Amino acid sequence: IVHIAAINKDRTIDDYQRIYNKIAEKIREDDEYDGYIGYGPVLVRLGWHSSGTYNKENNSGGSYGGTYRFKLENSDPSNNGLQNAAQFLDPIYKEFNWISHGDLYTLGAVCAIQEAQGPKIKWRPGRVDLPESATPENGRLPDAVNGADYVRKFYARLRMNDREAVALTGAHCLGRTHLKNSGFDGPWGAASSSFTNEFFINLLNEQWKLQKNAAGNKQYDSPKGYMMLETDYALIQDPIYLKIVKEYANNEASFFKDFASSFQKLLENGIDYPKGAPEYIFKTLDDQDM
Ligand code: HEM
Ligand SMILES: NC(=O)CCn1cnc2ccccc21
Repeated sequence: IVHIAAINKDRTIDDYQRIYNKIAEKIREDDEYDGYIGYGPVLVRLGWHSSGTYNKENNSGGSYGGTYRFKLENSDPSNNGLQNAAQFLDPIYKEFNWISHGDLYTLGAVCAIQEAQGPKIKWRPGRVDLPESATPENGRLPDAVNGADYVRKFYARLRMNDREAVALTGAHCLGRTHLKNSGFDGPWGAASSSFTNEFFINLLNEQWKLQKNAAGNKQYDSPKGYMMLETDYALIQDPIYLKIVKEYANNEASFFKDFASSFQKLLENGIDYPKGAPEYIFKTLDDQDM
């Protein structure tokens, strides 16, 4: 399967910065969502899940076709809760319906990370809406109850190496787990809406106890009320991952640099960009004194 980015010469960075600003202003405005965590984290998860269906074996899935908009994909149990992100983006799509769904889902995630004081993420437009028939089957997104071998194998399908896998998991500094969405219980207190290397610091510094939660699923809990999934905890069980976790816990700049490149790669998996395709770095609202 080949997906070639469609370059729309009529659209400039100003057009996309306008959409970015609309999303960023709405994140600021709708601040009460999920106990005042806000919409940032769930927008990041939508961008990641719309990209995480990619399979390098046949270049299928991924963000290009915007197939999350179809029932088969948005009703995948792995996507429980992402309806909130889709509803958040609905009015923005109505106002700017010249953008493709794939570009909107990924732009929303880039905006959410940057507005959470995370790194600048390079973003390239050109995804084209594909028909419902192009929707990937359920089951391509990762399960949380697994160890390091599973994590390594899963990320390999997305063409991610060990550093990229650890860096990407660092996005779990944002938001929380919700029993009703995934069957994992998240702490109200520890959930954050700022993008930092805290996930790695917590992993190393907290005492973790494997317990069954109210839904009977295993997760790691700490005395401070933090939690980790088994796939999170795997990053300090595996000696190779552990070394990278320590690096990122001690060097936020290194984490930011690797996250920025890995997240762009995740969002662009499966897409061929023609030579000279435009690549944008959006200004945050703060950068624009807004
Ligand atoms: C082995 C890989 C991964 C597994 C098993 C996993 C699993 C999960 C689970 C179970 C939740 C809770 C969902 C809910 O209950 O609402 C979650 C939340 C989240 N995940 Fe992951 N995840 C993985 C990788 C990633 C990656 C690569 C990113 C982004 C780069 C990411 C970003 C997020 C964010 C931001 C949230 C919070 C969402 C919210 O607060 O609504 N995750 N993840
Ligand atoms: N600070 C916390 O205990 C929550 C951090 N955290 C750990 N694993 C996660 C998975 C998803 C969202 C937040 C997560």
